[in-house]
Amino acid sequence: QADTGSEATAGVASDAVSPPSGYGASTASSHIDVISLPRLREPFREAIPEAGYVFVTGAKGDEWTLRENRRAMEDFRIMTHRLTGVSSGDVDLSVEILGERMPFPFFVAPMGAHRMTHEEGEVATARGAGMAGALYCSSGASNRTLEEIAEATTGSKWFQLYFNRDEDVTRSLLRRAKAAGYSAIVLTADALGPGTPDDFLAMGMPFRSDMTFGNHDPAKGGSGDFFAQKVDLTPEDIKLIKDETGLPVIVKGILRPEDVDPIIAGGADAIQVSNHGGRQIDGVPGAISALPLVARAVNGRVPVIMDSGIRRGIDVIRALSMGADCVAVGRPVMYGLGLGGAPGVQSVLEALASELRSDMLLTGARSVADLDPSYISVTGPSATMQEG
Ligand SMILES: Cc1cc2nc3c(=O)[nH]c(=O)nc-3n(C[C@H](O)[C@H](O)[C@H](O)COP(=O)(O)O)c2cc1C
Ligand SMILES: CCCCCCC(=O)C(=O)O
Repeated sequence: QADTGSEATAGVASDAVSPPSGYGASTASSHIDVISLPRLREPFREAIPEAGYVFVTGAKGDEWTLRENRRAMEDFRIMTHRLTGVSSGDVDLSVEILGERMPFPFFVAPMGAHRMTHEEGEVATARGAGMAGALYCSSGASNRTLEEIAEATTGSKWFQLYFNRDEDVTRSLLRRAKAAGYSAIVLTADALGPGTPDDFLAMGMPFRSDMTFGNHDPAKGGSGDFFAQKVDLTPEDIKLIKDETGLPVIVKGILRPEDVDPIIAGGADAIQVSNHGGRQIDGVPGAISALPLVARAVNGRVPVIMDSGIRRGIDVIRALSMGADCVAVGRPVMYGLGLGGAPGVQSVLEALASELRSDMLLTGARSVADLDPSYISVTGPSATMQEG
């Protein structure tokens, strides 16, 4: 375990889970200066225990996919339009996905175990997302309960399901998510459990000793074992989610165009192109490289969401031009959480929105609906992939 025994109680918010373990997670609660999202990674390292930093920032195996998520962005060159008459007041970043109006075309990706970063856990992240007006996707591996998280955010919210082998547990999670006001269910299809970066394994998987999975806590209405995940998922499993909730279902973790038809036939209402930020299997392509192929297979039947590697306004433009309707942001939100708690999360999301706004202006696009493949020239390995 990473617990050092040092005291870390000062400044812990009143609704933080107690007692603090001495692990030393951040208790920060202030806005932060954001030059850019990638520049927050080093200060984040200073702000939280090394175990949390390694768990959040690391990825599977040699971390090739983690790096490729960023490198492949360079294969998508922005082809700017000039003298288009667009002014900053004209730029419209809003989108509507599955009935949710979003002020900008990105939201907070589902991520578990926020108490490895901040004492308040997901409650702070969700509050910060709401402060920025962003949709918060609550992870099935949250340390806080889905009800606590729902109460904390003032924005829209989706619930990410780790389908449990025990059907009663899965149904109970779904009923609770619906009752708490989540408006869509994200079925994660590409994960076996926690990310296991080599450096984290070498440290002995030092999760904090008082870490629990809030949604499975019997004292808080939960049941079952988070680790008892159903791995043999098929498109048939989408039906159970829809029958239990009546909510739209997003299937997350798709990279291969051939997977699209059976998943849509199974009832999916959206497809999320993702490689889980490189955390589950190494060697799969950068998510941005897979996006155009998957979007072509979807062919407008349902919305397409993309995540993994989004760090810049121009990355959002790349993804939206290549067929995504919106994107999700992962690790940088955790940087904001560690550095500033809820206001830090707000700072990160607003900084990305501001960068996107000026990038849109300089791209010559008035609204995200204007973005199409004509704004991109594809080169390098990603271009080779498109040729098949
Ligand atoms: C610390 C951490 C925990 C994560 N936990 C989950 C999770 O519980 N469920 C899930 O579907 N994805 C999870 N993810 C993956 C994210 O939803 C997302 O796919 C990924 O972070 C996107 O890549 P990015 O970090 O490069 O933006 C996690 C990612 C991180 C970094
Ligand atoms: C033991 C906590 C696991 C939380 C996150 C799971 C996941 O999807 C990932 O780490 O990646």
